[in-house]
Amino acid sequence: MRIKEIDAYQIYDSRGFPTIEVEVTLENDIKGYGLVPSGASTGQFEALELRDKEKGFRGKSVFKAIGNVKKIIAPELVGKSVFDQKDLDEQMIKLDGSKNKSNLGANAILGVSMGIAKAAAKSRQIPLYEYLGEGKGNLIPLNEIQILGGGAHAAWAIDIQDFLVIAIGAKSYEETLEMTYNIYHGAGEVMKSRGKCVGIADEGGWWPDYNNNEEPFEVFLEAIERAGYVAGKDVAISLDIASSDLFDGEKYHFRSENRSFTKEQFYELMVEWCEKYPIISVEDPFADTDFDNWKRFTKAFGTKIQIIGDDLFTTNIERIRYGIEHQLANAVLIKLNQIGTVSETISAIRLTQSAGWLPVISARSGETEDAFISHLAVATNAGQLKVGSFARSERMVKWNENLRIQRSLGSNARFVGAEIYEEIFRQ
Ligand SMILES: O=C(O)[C@@H](CO)OP(=O)(O)O
Ligand SMILES: [Mg+2]
Repeated sequence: MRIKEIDAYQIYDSRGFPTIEVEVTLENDIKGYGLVPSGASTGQFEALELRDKEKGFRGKSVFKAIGNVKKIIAPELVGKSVFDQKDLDEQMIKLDGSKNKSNLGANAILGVSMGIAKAAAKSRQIPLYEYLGEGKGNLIPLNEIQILGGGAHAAWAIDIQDFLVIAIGAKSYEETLEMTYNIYHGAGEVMKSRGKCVGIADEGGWWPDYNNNEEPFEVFLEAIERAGYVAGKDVAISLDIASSDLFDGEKYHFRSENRSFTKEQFYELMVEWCEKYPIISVEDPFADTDFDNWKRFTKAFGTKIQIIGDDLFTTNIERIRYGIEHQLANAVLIKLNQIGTVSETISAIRLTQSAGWLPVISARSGETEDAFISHLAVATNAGQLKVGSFARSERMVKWNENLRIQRSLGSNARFVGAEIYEEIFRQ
């Protein structure tokens, strides 16, 4: 089935900022849409998101990238088979010609790439997860859900970006949602009753008003207990420190506490927290250039805690390969727009899995109403999904989509929950 037309236009993301929607129309008039997300705490090694910096008050519109879809990408891809995802992605990479997709924009390329995948699945009349996974994906992911937001997502109210929960005791996907909703609302009540909740952060977690980065742990533990769960057994804490944002090349800084740390001191703080609290997973505990700390931390905790590289790897195959060779972590955060095509994203997931590491499929802080990543998680049997909180529709659409995927898989659906960690912990 051939591509008949590729169109693009500006839509708006969950933060109310412009982004791209691409419409791919096939010769049978079936359409697939690619809606592009956008990060706030972006890694320096990410593919480039093209924005019209000089245009308008905020310089965030994406008309240049839209023009690139219409004038450069569309003429090249129209007439080609929609089922050749890898070839089509490679053609766009070639057309761009840069290392980080800075000529056409990763947002332009990704919109087309996602639109192609969706049109292809629709044309075959199969669900997207089945198309992307070539029929081999059936694992419903364990959720990583944000309760409190900080860092770049909450105007630096606190410095740690994400305090999340993982329902490690859940026996089913439904149960993860049930447990999370109890804890999410419980944490909100605890914070409000103490006058510590200012509102809702970018990803829907509570926006805290604390003077230090450790107070949220107490709220967590209280909310877990209030909901009738045992911390460390039923539910565990997961953190995204997003520490590239805290590092100036020499020291780490907690702005909300007016406190600085040497690399050694920050390492010790991470160790202290991991020993003191029921933490199952830590993302970006160190900056994307602080390889020594990554290595040392993985050596010490790599068989007890999931250690995820986000800014460290930026879904980039070469960086992931380097990380595997040097044992810098044991898991990789996977974001489509960090690399810019669907097929490169799937290759990054496969590489991660082939090393015995865990991929965690992730949304961005600026999201859309699309649930592509829910399908991607199931398609690749990734086992984990991170989508921000539990209280905004652009997040819920992803959690809810997994319920539908599970129904559509019927008795073929699998859920292994926290058993997924055995993969890294037995090594
Ligand atoms: O750091 C992250 O993992 C993501 C999602 O929480 O944030 P952003 O999209 O802003 O990079
Ligand atoms: Mg992160």
